Amino acid sequence: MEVKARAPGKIILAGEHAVVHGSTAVAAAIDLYTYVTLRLPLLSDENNDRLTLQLKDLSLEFSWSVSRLKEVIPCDSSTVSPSTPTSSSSETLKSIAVLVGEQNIPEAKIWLSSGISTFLWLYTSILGCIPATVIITTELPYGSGLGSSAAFCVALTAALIASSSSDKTRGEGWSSLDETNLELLNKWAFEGEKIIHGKPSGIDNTVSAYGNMIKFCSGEITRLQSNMPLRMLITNTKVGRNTKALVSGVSERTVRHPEAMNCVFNAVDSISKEVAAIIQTKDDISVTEKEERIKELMEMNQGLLESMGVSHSSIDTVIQTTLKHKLTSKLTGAGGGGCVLTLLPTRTVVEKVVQELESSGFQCFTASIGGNGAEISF
Ligand SMILES: Nc1ncnc2c1ncn2[C@@H]1O[C@H](COP(=O)(O)OP(=O)(O)OP(=O)(O)O)[C@@H](O)[C@H]1O
Ligand SMILES: C[C@@](O)(CCO)CC(=O)[O-]
Ligand SMILES: [Mg+2]
Repeated sequence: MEVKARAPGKIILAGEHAVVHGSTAVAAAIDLYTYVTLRLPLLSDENNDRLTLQLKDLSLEFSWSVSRLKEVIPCDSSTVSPSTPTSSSSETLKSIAVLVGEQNIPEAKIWLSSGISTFLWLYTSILGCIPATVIITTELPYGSGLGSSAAFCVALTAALIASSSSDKTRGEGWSSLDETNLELLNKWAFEGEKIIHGKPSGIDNTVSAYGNMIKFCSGEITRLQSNMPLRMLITNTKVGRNTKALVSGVSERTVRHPEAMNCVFNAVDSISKEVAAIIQTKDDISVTEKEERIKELMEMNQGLLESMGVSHSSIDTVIQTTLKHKLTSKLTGAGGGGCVLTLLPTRTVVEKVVQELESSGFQCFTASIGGNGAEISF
């Protein structure tokens, strides 16, 4: 039996980091996906007793015998509960770390450890210790602010849930999951994100699961209906960073300066709400006026992200370069490097600014905003 799933990456238009502390944020799915193929062997296939994970883009393969998994991870009916998402215990994560450690991950790719631990945890919690081959490919840059971790958790969970569903209607191409399974998938993916991010807000897995554009505050999701064209240039600074460390840095600053940081988070909350309102408004305001307002709010949001300590000199370079072309930019996702968003007002000619950014060693691309969420295919 084979099932395929895919889940999109995302951009955060406003509110990253502050959303972890209860502020509103606005995010949209983009048309760059992580793909998962799950192959379960037939019962008659006696030779297959391994769980294998192939990360195709990185030409890496990890494999565990089912007996080794059973030795280390509790895999009985009390721990395998596909329809009731649970949090990973620290003992289970310690056991999983042993299994990951046995795989000799190349030192240069050691950042994959959290992803592989998450894979083992989601897989064994939803399907148990059974053999399979799981193949993963992605169009998203790893650890760059476009939600690679969430797309990975969502696509993997979608494939796992779909494989255990009784309704395996063969269809043409991709189809979405029903509301109940989407909700279930989103809960599991959030538990996976916890292993990678430490303390995620849940916005990344939610927008990856549901797609479109959302306003998100303390787990409450509002789907947004955009009433304006929204074009963004995405620039990858290629400076590596890790969301978990950046999120915990903001929390530490909040412990040191609670009052000041709460003012920052409140300001971000207002900015995100205003961004959402502008995108949705049907009032008689010209597109140019809407773009001007969003531009200013992005500039303010970037200033507040700087005061949280999550910007980076490479991000400043992108901001200064785009400013020379009268364009406004802000970091997106966790910052510290990673990707930067530049608003492209209607009729902007991007060639020159892209040329200048790429000559500084950055990578630019545009992505379609607000597309589909998680999908499966049999
Ligand atoms: N396709 C994948 N296969 C395996 N692991 C992955 C994959 N995609 C992401 N990961 C895991 O997620 C980690 C990156 O997550 P991180 O949250 O730091 O960045 P991001 O999700 O790309 O950015 P952001 O959280 O700011 O949107 C990687 O180090 C890896 O452990
Ligand atoms: C930095 C952060 O706000 C967004 C990462 O894309 C973390 C989170 O919300 O989980
Ligand atoms: Mg992430």
